[in-house]
Amino acid sequence: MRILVTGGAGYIGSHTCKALAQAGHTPIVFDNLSSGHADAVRWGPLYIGDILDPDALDAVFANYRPDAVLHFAALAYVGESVTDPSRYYRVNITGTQTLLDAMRRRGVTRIVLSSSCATYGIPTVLPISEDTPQQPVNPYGFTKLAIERMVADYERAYGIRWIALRYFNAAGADPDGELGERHDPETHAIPLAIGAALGTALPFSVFGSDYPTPDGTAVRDYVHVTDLADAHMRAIIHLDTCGNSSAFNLSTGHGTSVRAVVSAVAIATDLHVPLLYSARRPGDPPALYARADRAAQVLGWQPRFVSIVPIVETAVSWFLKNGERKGHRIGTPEKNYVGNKVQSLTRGIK
Ligand SMILES: O=c1ccn([C@@H]2O[C@H](COP(=O)(O)OP(=O)(O)O[C@H]3O[C@H](CO)[C@H](O)[C@H](O)[C@H]3O)[C@@H](O)[C@H]2O)c(=O)[nH]1
Repeated sequence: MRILVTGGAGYIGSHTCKALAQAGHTPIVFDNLSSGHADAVRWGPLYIGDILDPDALDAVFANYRPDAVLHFAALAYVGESVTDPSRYYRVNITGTQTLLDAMRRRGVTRIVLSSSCATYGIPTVLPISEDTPQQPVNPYGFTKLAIERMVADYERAYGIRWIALRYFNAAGADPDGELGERHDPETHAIPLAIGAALGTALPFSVFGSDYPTPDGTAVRDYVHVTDLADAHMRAIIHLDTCGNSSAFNLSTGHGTSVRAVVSAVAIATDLHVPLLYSARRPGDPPALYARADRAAQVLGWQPRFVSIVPIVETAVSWFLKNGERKGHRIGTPEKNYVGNKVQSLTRGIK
């Protein structure tokens, strides 16, 4: 199949393009490179365009005649969505609608969408299932819920079939070392903790140690990016074989605390992770982890990575291999900042 991949120069999109190409499909990347990287597009053509631009979308559909669409292009910082909701509503909701309307004009009827655990808000029951009420607590989560509703309406009215994949915390890097996580600015826990250990970033700030969780730090479900890529492949095949439209959690079922992430980084790097304890980050739920039974039953999907250390190890390999070349200076352990407020794992964390 020829698959149009919006946001294919980004973190999850690029890993998925590699998986598509390895399975014999042709990924056609459509990306405005606002946060993606042209050098991550290696498995098919790159068309530089914006999902808010109907002419650019018409051109890429006309030139490449894709059979289906994988839609990753979006803004995805929860905190930024609170301070600048306008951009989130425009890019995520209007952008998705512009894309769906372009599909209608070209008669393309299959789409796999990136949704999020953020659509659940703060769940009262854990683990989350797809039937858990979706009550987002920030604009980002609301935009993802809105696009799930939008595709369902487009299916009823226009026959566009869809799969919404609700990612939990995407993590890790291509085990072959060809791709990894490169955000600017970087806000995610694992790359920041690795940077702190390697001395390329400030000490790692633990956002909140007074949560009602076993060790007091927030719990998330970290799912490996290559497992997410595999789920997209399965979703496309499901739609191609006339499977029903549906939403699926993509998660491991395991909750991992921020402390456990820091421990995993210390193990994977064999370095101390300098720490600071700070206040909770506004909008962060205490715990999010989920069952992915529906993806197992319907798509036959099982994550290959289920524990945090091997996930972090792939990310560390990527950082060590690519830090210099990508402009992130790899420091030495001796250069790690050690100040009064900084604690390291070997001194124990409280
Ligand atoms: O410097 C940091 C960064 C993060 N955290 C903590 O680590 C956990 C994970 O944080 P990330 O920033 O790595 O990930 P998020 O859970 O905030 O974000 C993920 O889930 C969001 C939905 O909730 C969006 O989908 C987003 O794109 C996706 O990366 C959170 O408890 C956070 O408070 C820290 O303690 N210190």
